[in-house]
Order: sequence, then C-alpha cells, then structure tokens
Amino acid sequence: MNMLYEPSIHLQQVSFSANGKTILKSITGSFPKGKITTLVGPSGAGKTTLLKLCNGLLSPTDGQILIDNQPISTYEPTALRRHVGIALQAAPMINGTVFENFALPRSLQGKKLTKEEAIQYLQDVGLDQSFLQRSINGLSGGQRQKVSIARTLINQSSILLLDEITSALDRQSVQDIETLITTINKKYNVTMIWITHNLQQALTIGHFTWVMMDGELIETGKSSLLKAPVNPRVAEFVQGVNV
Ligand SMILES: Nc1ncnc2c1ncn2[C@@H]1O[C@H](COP(=O)(O)OP(=O)(O)OP(=O)(O)O)[C@@H](O)[C@H]1O
Repeated sequence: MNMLYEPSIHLQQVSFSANGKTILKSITGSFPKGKITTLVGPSGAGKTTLLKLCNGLLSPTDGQILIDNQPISTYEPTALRRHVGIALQAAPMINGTVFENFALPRSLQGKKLTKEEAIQYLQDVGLDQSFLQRSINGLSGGQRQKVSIARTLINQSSILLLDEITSALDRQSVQDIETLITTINKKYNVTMIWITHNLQQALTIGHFTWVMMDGELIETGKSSLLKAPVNPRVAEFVQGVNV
C-alpha cells in the first residue's frame, strides 16, 4: 500500500532489541510525505520505540531507515532533530517564559528569534501575544501542548512525531489540538506520525493507519480500515477498545 505516495520515512526490515528483549520485529513500511499516519496498538506493542528510531533517539539493531530517501545514519544528529520534530504527552519545557522556550531551539543554532516571529508562531497555534511573557508553569495542559507544537514549527521540521499528545487533556483541548494538527499538516505540508490510544481519533484524523502488536506491524492502510477490519487480530483489538 501507499505505493502512490512518496515516502517521507521508509523502514526496511527494521528490528530493535534492548536488554536481551526483542521489541520490534522486522518492520517494513512507509510514512507518506505530507500525510498524517496514526499509529495504534495495545500497550507495549512498540509504538514509542518506533518513533524514537525515526528521530535517531535509538538506532535499529537490524535493518535500515530512510528519511527523505537518505539513510538516517548519514544525518548529522542536530540536523536530524530539527528535520524530525517530536511532541510528547508530557510536553517537556524549560522553566521560564513561553518566549524563552520558543527562543531555545534557535539559540542552539546560534540564531535569534524576533518577537514578531514568536507572535506569528503563537497565532499559528491559536494563542494570543499575551502568552509570550507567561510562565510555562502557569499554563493549562492544553495551552502547554500548543506551545510545544509551536516550538516544533520554529524548527520548521518537515516531519513531526506525536506521542499521545492529547491523552491527558479535556475534551475541548483535545478538539483544539486535533484541529491544530490538521491545520498545520495542510498549511506546512508536514508529515505527521501520531501515536494514539483513541481509535476514533486515529480514524478521523489519520489519512493512514499502522496497527502494531507485539513488536510487529500487523496492518497498514487507509485509516478507514479501523471501521471494518479484515485482519482478525485487528478486529479483535478494535472490538476490545470499542471504537
Ligand atoms: N530499553 C528497554 N529495555 C527493555 N525493554 C524495553 C526497553 N524499552 C522498551 N521496552 C519494552 O518494549 C515494549 C514496547 O515499549 P513501547 O514503549 O515502545 O510500547 P508502546 O506501544 O509505545 O506502549 P504504550 O502504548 O504503553 O506507550 C514494552 O514491553 C517495554 O517495556
């Protein structure tokens, strides 16, 4: 599947083991450029490990990962982190203001971020300019997640990895973040890979879906596959989660 789409990330028989445990078993597949692929599966299936391999936090034990047709190992580590952004449920930040958090990725490159640029990034995520001087510690979970997403925009990442970014949020914030991700995907043509336990979200937000189980990729296709799974293991998983 996905053969009609240019791959942004391609995994070729990727396996990963740690501490004598096989966590990922010969995964082969592509994440199409400019599309949102949702990644679902039971707890412990290996989803987070897969994301960590895609931005170089971990290296495969076996197999090869291509990012925009180049082996991931040929990227300089900081360039790779810029190219492939990551947003996590906990949205880790430095203590300080929103502006200081925005400026950090630039200062690591020896560059400055102007106030005007920072305001533009805030607008992109639906926050007004008064947030620039607000302390990170005083933000709600939803606001914090928006700041975290804005920070990935500052890096102009062409690939964004999202690990359960809405699971700790209230219903309204979940909707806001879903709308935001969809808008960013269209506006900047960013390739997104989104781990979620919310199958309704995986279905409605994803163009494509990967289903993982016990370290294996057991199904890939258009996200609508979750509505009427043909694969009995996927059907059992979906029924268990009550999509
Ligand atoms: N460094 C490691 N050493 C040993 N086992 C590990 C290591 N990292 C992860 N694991 C194990 O590998 C399995 C997959 O972990 P991973 O976090 O990738 O799963 P997941 O699908 O993201 O789960 P969840 O949905 O609960 O976040 C788990 O059983 C985990 O305990």
